[in-house]
Amino acid sequence: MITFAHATKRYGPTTALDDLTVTVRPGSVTGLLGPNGAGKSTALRLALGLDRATAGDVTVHGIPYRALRHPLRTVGAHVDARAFHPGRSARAHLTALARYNRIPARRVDDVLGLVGLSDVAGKRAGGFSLGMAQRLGLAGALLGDPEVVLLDEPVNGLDTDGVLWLRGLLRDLADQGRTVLLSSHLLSELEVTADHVVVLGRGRLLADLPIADLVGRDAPVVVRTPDAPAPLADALVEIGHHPQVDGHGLTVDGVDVTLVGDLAHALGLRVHHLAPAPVTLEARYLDLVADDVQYRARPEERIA
Ligand SMILES: Nc1ncnc2c1ncn2[C@@H]1O[C@H](COP(=O)(O)OP(=O)(O)OP(=O)(O)O)[C@@H](O)[C@H]1O
Repeated sequence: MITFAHATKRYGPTTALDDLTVTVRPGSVTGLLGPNGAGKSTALRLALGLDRATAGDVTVHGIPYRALRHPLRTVGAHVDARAFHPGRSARAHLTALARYNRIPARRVDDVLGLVGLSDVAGKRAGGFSLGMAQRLGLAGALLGDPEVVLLDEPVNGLDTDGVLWLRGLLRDLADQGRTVLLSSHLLSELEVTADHVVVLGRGRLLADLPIADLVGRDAPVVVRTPDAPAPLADALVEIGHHPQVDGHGLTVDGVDVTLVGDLAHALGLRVHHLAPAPVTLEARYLDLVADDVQYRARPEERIA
C-alpha cells in the first residue's frame, strides 16, 4: 500500500504536487494518469524517497521509503528505461544489482525468464531496443520480489505483444496481492493495463476511481426513431430531464436506458436504436483534465 497524505511538493514557484491525498491499494493495478507536467513523476519520486515532500507524507506500508529496512525487497521501481551500463550484459547488470542489494543470485535467472529476456541475457544491454530495455528495467524492479511495484511509463516502446504481455504480468502481480502503480500520460495504454486510475492535473487529484467508471458513468442515451421524437422528449422533460432532439431522434443524459425504452413503448414510438452512447475513455479523460492541461499546442502547432 502506498499512502499520500496531503503530499505537496514545490520546486521554487512551481507546485508540482498540491495537497495530494490518495491511497494506492494492494491487489489491483493502479494507473497514475495525467497530462504532461501533472505531477506523476513527482509523485513517484516522493514515493521512492528520491525527493522530499515540502509538506505532508508519503509512505509505503506506513513507512517512508528512506526508513525501509530492505528498500529493494519492499519496493521495486522502474523509472528510467536506460538506467543500466550499456556495456554490461543484461545478466551482469542484474547480478550487480542483486549483489548490491543482498538479493540471492538465483533471482537473476528467475526475473530474466519472467520478462522474456533469457535468450539475450548475455548480450550487451546497450544494444537493446527500447522495448527490451523496458523489460530489463522491469526485471530489475522485480528482482527483490517486492510487494510494491512502481513503474514510470512502462508501456513506452513495447509493441502490441509486449503491451499484452505486460498486462498479464501486472495482472499476475496484483492477483498475488501486490501493490502495482504505473504512470502514463496515455489513457489508451492504461485502458489495457490498469484496473483503477488516479488522475492528476496540475499536481492536484482530479479522480480516483475504477477504470470502468471512467466509461460507464453518465453515458447519454441515444434514441433513433422514424417517428416524431417530440412526445418522448416532452415526457422526458416532464420527469426532469433535458433531451436534445435532432433529425433522427434524441439524446438524453442521466437517465436509465430501460426507462427511455419503456416511455417510448408507452407512447407508441417505433424505436430503431436505443443505447447508451459509447463514451470513450479518452473523451471522459479529456473532460476531467480539460482545465488542467498546462502545455496545450495551439492548433497551428499541431502536427496533422
Ligand atoms: N526538479 C525540478 N525542478 C523544477 N521544477 C520541476 C522539477 N521536477 C518537476 N518540476 C515541475 O513540476 C511539475 C510536475 O512535473 P512532473 O515531471 O512531476 O510531471 P509529469 O506528470 O510526470 O509530466 P510528464 O508526463 O511530462 O513526465 C512540472 O511543472 C515540472 O516542470
